[in-house]
Amino acid sequence: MRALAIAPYEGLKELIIELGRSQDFEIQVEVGDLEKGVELASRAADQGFDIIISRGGTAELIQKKISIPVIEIEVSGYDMLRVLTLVRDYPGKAAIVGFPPISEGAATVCQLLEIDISTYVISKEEEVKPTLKQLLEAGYEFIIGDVITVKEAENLGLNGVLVTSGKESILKAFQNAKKIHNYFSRLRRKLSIAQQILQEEEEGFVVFDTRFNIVYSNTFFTEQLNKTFKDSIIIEDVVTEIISKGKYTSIIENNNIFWKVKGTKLQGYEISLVLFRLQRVESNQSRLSEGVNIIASLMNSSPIKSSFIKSDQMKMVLQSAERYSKKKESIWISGEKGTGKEKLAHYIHFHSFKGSAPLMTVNCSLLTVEQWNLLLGEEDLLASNDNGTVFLKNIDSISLSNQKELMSYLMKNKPKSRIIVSSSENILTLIESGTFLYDLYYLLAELPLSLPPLSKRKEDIDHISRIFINESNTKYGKQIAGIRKEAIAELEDYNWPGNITQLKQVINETVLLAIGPFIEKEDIKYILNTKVKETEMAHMDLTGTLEEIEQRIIKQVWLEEGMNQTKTAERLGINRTTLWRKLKEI
Ligand SMILES: Nc1ncnc2c1ncn2[C@@H]1O[C@H](COP(=O)(O)OP(=O)(O)OP(=O)(O)O)[C@@H](O)[C@H]1O
Repeated sequence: MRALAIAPYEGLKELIIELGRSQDFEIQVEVGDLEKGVELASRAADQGFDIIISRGGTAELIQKKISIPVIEIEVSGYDMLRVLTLVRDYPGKAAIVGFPPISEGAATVCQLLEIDISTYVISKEEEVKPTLKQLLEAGYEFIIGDVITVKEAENLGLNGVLVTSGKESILKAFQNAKKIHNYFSRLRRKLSIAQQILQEEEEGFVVFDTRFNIVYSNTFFTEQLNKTFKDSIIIEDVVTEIISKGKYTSIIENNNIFWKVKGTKLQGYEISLVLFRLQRVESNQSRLSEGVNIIASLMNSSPIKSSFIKSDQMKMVLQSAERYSKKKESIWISGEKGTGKEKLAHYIHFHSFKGSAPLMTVNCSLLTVEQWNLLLGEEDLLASNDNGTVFLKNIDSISLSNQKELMSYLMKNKPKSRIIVSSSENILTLIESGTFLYDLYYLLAELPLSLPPLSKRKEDIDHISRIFINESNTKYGKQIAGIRKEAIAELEDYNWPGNITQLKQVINETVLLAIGPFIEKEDIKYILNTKVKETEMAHMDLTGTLEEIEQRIIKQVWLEEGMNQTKTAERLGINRTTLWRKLKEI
């Protein structure tokens, strides 16, 4: 053990050195009172000292400012006895002024020995001067006390008598120092073992205090996970939530690797601490990231701009979505392909009480059997984002056996995360035909939302197109300043079987092709008549007889023209009677 003694007065230094010679530890002694003492002590840890020994106010100050243990040389009964014996025969009035260890000890000794010396207790350094001034005015001449009191008394012209520490007090401090050192050594050893174990782990550990500062983290966390963690969750919100509720689970992603995050409150410290443990999700067999996507809470980059929505139908959907976002029940979003179901799921998540944790999207139509097993089986991923949202996209595309598995999983595990699902097929038809489980639908569709096709919300085409122009400008470095009214009318005239996804594609193409600063009606017409037709043709179902294919084409054009027979006949180059006859056959 190496000890540094900070002696508030010169004489103490000599005594410590003398007594230290016969000790089995190394001791170095410096002289320094109060702030000077703290300054000397602050370098102790760097110089390899294990413990500090000091006295009175200086010891107290050092203890507050540095982290290595500080042992106090206490004022003993012998010390008091010695000084009182010395002053009892002094001519003139004497008083004892000091902090409780000195003043209380003195009072007891005075009482026992029937010495008539008054005692004044002070609790703060600032009280010393006024107390001494009062005593001076009251005719006192001698002041007995600690270093601070004596110095101050002498400054005021009084006679100061220092209560010095005797041999016994110093030897007792040495003994205490050894005991404390042994205790700390054992503790440090345990701590270093625990730390080494944590450092070896390929898992992240991080501890935050209530002011959201990191008080501990292992190397693995610092080097590999710190950034993703901070980008993925809102630490302030999550730490506050854990302190009030106790537990937290969510999932984050870093370079296609998923990490389960578990947060717990640590008990037994003077301030609340929150521990996060980050465990890797093992997915050797398959690349989970192909079907599962994690969106961090801080990445809500392109939310639905609700002020851009003009159609009453869509406004009502958004109002319900906002209301639902505050509830715990599962939400089922239905709507044709490309109507914005995923966008709406994001909107709900970021408006909800679960918004401080990530949004985990599982695209059911992309999942392989192994990935499905990973989600519900070994890794139990669906239940690992309890504080966030799980979005099961295209739920209508999962097989009956997977539906059954999901159903029993949900019944058994009851995940606490918010669940949102989306489907584009008419689910009631699927239930009727026996390809979708009635029970699963009712379990997940506690709060249903239905998105209208774009053809039923044409008022929104204008504003949404402008959002897409802006996006395409950024993407391709173009400077399109706007879109002509006539061009918008052209867009509104179209039927949009591919909904918003298709509108986005059309705007994208138009922006790429446009030459002038504005998108003109002709630009839109050209794209709609060529590109769109091409892709529609490419996706056309050519099975069946010629008659059946013809029927499908007629129906498609008729729908695209808003069931207007004159326009349909014109486009197909047939007369209205023929069209009417053919439509009747469909
Ligand atoms: N209100 C909106 N404002 C701007 N862009 C939107 C809006 N709604 C949807 N989009 C965009 O339209 C496209 C389709 O949206 P989304 O993927 O949410 O639809 P979906 O119904 O989930 O599609 P699918 O059924 O094909 O999976 C996306 O590129 C999305 O960003």
